[in-house]
Amino acid sequence: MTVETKKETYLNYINGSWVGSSTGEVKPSINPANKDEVVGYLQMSTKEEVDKAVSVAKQAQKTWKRLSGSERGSYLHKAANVLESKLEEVAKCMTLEMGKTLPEAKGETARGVAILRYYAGEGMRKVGDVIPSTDSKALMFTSRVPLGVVGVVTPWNFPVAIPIWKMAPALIYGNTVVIKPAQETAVTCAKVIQCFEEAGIPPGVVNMVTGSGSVIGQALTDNPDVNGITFTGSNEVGKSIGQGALARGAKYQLEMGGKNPVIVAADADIELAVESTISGAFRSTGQKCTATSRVIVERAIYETFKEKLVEKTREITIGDGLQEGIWMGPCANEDQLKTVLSYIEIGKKEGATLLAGGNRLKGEEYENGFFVEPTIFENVTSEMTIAQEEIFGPVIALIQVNNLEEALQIANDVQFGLSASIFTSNIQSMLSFIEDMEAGLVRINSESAGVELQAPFGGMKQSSSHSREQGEAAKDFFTSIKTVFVK
Ligand SMILES: NC(=O)C1=CN([C@@H]2O[C@H](COP(=O)(O)OP(=O)(O)OC[C@H]3O[C@@H](n4cnc5c(N)ncnc54)[C@H](O)[C@@H]3O)[C@@H](O)[C@H]2O)C=CC1
Ligand SMILES: O=C(O)CCC(=O)C(=O)O
Repeated sequence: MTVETKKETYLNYINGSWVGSSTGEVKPSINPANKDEVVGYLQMSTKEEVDKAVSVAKQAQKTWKRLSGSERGSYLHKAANVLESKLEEVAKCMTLEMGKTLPEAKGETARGVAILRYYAGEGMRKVGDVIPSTDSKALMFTSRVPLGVVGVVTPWNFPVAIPIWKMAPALIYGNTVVIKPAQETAVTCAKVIQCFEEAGIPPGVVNMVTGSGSVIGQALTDNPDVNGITFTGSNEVGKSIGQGALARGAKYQLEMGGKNPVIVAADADIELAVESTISGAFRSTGQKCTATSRVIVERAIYETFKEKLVEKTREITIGDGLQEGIWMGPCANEDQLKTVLSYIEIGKKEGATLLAGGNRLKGEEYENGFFVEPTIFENVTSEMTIAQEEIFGPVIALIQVNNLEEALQIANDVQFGLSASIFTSNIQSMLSFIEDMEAGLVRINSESAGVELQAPFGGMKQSSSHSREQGEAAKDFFTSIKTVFVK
């Protein structure tokens, strides 16, 4: 397939205008399937440019919050329609920038459209309750008010869905936004911002500033006029943003890592468990915070499950995600590839047995990209590094157990608690899992990845700041409750 690539320079979007950074410095966003291909150039901006964006967002919020919910919703509806009309273009750009396959990128872009429509509808839904007062002559009720300016710091693994699932609820509840996308996928983000522009969103309501995380993300964290900050990414950066926000009394929301287990019980539908493990672990090259990374299997079916898993894994086609017939693309960037390869080495050194994969792909079609084989280890024990740390790549650790009690104990034996699955046909096993699994998202007979936009999403333990995103839960972060007493 030939793909038209425009090596455009993309600007910051501040106060309704596309503007270059005063630094004059740009950095390329490159295609991880072919590192010689530049997708576009992005501004390396300054703290002052963030401060400018925050200041116009603060000004614009005064008018934006006065619009009715349905008026704000109509802008989101229009942005959804524009994004839908550009679905192919945006999805191709996503594949070019971070490598996920085109069908996955199209699915994600369609999800972005659906999220915008969902939150457009929120503008027409209730924002409070009437609560009986102990004073019979009084009316008491709650209402919700926006936070003000929201800083949005996003990763590269869902370049459309994550920015939209943070910006759309922020906007519908009357906040204005300054987004700092991951540099790897900032061209895709610029295309999303163009959709808001074409929808006629008033100047200053949505702003985008690109550049390095330590400059732009930090400036958003520190700016006293940023009233709330929402982040998805690594634990290290998330915690530093949370501490910065807490220190100055701003609200924050962090979605971070996972080390998500799948338990396969002796009474499981093995074919389903194999298919779902492969999809959960290897789709998007394992670069989802909800990806399956530990597979805990009851001894009675271990060998059968393992054989089928390895056989199906060997069928996976790897390559440029724009090509038809490719099931798994490259790692999103070179650092990510290095991280994955280093964890594979650690796994081998610590005594795990490599069953499949384990190598960077070689040969002409792969040499310019960040391709790694889908990898399966067995003889993994819970204390090994590959069973404890987030790898964020296509690597599975197989752990054999004697019973479900042991499986659950191992499943919970990590610092993370984002998502978890069990494959079983026994209702009691399902109920114990729902009750005892320490994860924000528990899934029965279904893969660990997969988030529905209308349902709360977030983790326990070190996976999040204990807040939830998406669905109605977003209201809790992007608004403050006011309790009103009228007499
Ligand atoms: N939970 C998730 O969905 C994701 C988790 N990760 C994890 O993080 C690891 C590293 O990936 P990275 O891209 O380096 O993630 P990261 O956490 O460094 O980047 C996420 C976002 O934070 C920004 N950022 C970086 N440093 C910052 C700072 N000091 N202050 C404010 N913002 C800052 C980045 O520019 C980006 O927009 C991955 O291997 C994976 O384990 C990465 C992406 C998404
Ligand atoms: O599984 C999904 O669809 C969402 C995963 C996610 O939020 C993430 O990887 O950051």
